[in-house]
Amino acid sequence: MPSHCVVDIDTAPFKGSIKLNTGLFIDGQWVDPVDSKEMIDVINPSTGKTISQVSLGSSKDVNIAVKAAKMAYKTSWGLKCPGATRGRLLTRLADLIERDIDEFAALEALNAGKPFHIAKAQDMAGVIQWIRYFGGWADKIQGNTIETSEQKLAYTRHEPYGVVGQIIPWNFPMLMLAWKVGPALATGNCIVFKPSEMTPLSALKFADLVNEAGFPPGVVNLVNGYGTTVGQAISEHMDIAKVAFTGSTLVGRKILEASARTNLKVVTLELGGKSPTIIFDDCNLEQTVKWASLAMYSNMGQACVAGSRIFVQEGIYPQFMEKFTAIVRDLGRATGDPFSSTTRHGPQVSKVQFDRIMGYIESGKESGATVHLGGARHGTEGFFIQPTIFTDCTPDMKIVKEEIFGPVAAILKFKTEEEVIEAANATVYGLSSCIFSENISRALRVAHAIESGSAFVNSAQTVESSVPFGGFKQSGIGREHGEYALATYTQVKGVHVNLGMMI
Ligand SMILES: NC(=O)C1=CN([C@@H]2O[C@H](COP(=O)(O)OP(=O)(O)OC[C@H]3O[C@@H](n4cnc5c(N)ncnc54)[C@H](O)[C@@H]3O)[C@@H](O)[C@H]2O)C=CC1
Ligand code: BAL
Repeated sequence: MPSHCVVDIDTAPFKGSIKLNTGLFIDGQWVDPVDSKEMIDVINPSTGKTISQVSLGSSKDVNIAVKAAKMAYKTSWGLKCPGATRGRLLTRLADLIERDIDEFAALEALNAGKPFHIAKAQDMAGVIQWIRYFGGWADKIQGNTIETSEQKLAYTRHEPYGVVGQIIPWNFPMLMLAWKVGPALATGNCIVFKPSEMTPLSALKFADLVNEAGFPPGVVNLVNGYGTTVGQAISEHMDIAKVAFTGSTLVGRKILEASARTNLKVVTLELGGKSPTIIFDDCNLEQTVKWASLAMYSNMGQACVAGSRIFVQEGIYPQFMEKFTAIVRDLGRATGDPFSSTTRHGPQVSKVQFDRIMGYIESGKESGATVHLGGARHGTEGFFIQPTIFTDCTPDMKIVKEEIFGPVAAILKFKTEEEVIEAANATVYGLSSCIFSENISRALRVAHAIESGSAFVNSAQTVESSVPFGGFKQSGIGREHGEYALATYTQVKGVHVNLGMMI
């Protein structure tokens, strides 16, 4: 029998034992990797200690999973399965996730360090919403008829790709999975997905619910493993027609290269960011400081949309700094055990990420920026970092140019609208932006001028399942969410029907 583990959690918001299969989920069954007994330790970032171990797959396991997915696509899914049935299954899956929401939130808290109440109210609520939303689309995938001549009927069909690969990151293990699985299944594709090797636990539970919901075997397959083995095998596979990836720009490039080297599979990428938060003198300051803090520090700064360059107009700078500092100091006081109801700031996901962020903090200090708040680890165990604010930042500093992916804000002062637009756009990234001004004409003018795939006016990070999300510039290719996501999981066929043309 393939391996499994029992995760015991005894905390105020969650008490219980969660049984997880720790093998690979292929063709509707839990199996061991074909030729490796190697396991990977799954770490609790709050303590640095091992929670359990999961199996490590290889390219051979990816091959088996793709075969199962191809067979399912031909026999029981894709064009063989009515959209209404796909929608019903997705809706049932969402219901099951909702039934087990506490278990999922507990696994996200334990394995990813998210505060339990936030994992439940935001991450998992989002997962359920996204899967339901795409369940609703499944029987509404439509083409068009196109006027040509009386003697011809021309129309389009939006057909699935067949087998798609999905490579999931660790910052939102379940939410990023839902963003990808929802539209892929709604449009009739079969999936081979790889969770992050750092945060696989919630995905293991998810796979069990796929079976319980009644999806035909092979429609959803999970292969745990490292990026350089399983991730690369997915990217290079000749029978995978599309890959969706969220993660670093470095790996995004590798996936594109793998596609170019192999079968020219379609690649959608959701990559890094260095998003600007722009605060004008005429903002609603009380609201703005709260949104700016959320934009920067939610999920411990481990968000691709993190508003990590905060541009403040000079007239409001002192008042902004006073209130913003107070809010971030409060967040610092709410740092700690993800299972405590008062915690709002947990650990970074791993020792590697912790070290990387501390390296950026050192670089900020060395380059002449001032640590206005934080700037050090929190506590003595686990991977906690204090919410940090740097002032006296200049555009050439690494902390201003590079994605830190941690709780580290760089504050920059500006004078004019023209100046801030130019400075905000001076980055290779273009994922998101936040603009704060009570002058709506100005706010919209700036939102339109910033080179980013999303712009939030007087708010931050309020993504919606129905509104497209993705990057300009080096922040990505393609869009997730809404009808735009359906387009990235279907290929359009033009059908020409002769109604009387003679030759
Ligand atoms: N856009 C986002 O939401 C995310 C951005 N990042 C950025 O990336 C930085 C580094 O984090 P990492 O964990 O190293 O990210 P990563 O890009 O290496 O990891 C993301 C996923 O890609 C997989 N992967 C790694 N190498 C691969 C390869 N050669 N082929 C296919 N898949 C591969 C990983 O196993 C994981 O599932 C972070 O500091 C952050 O700046 C990381 C995670 C999410
Ligand atoms: N990667 C999409 C969600 C986020 O990181 O903000």
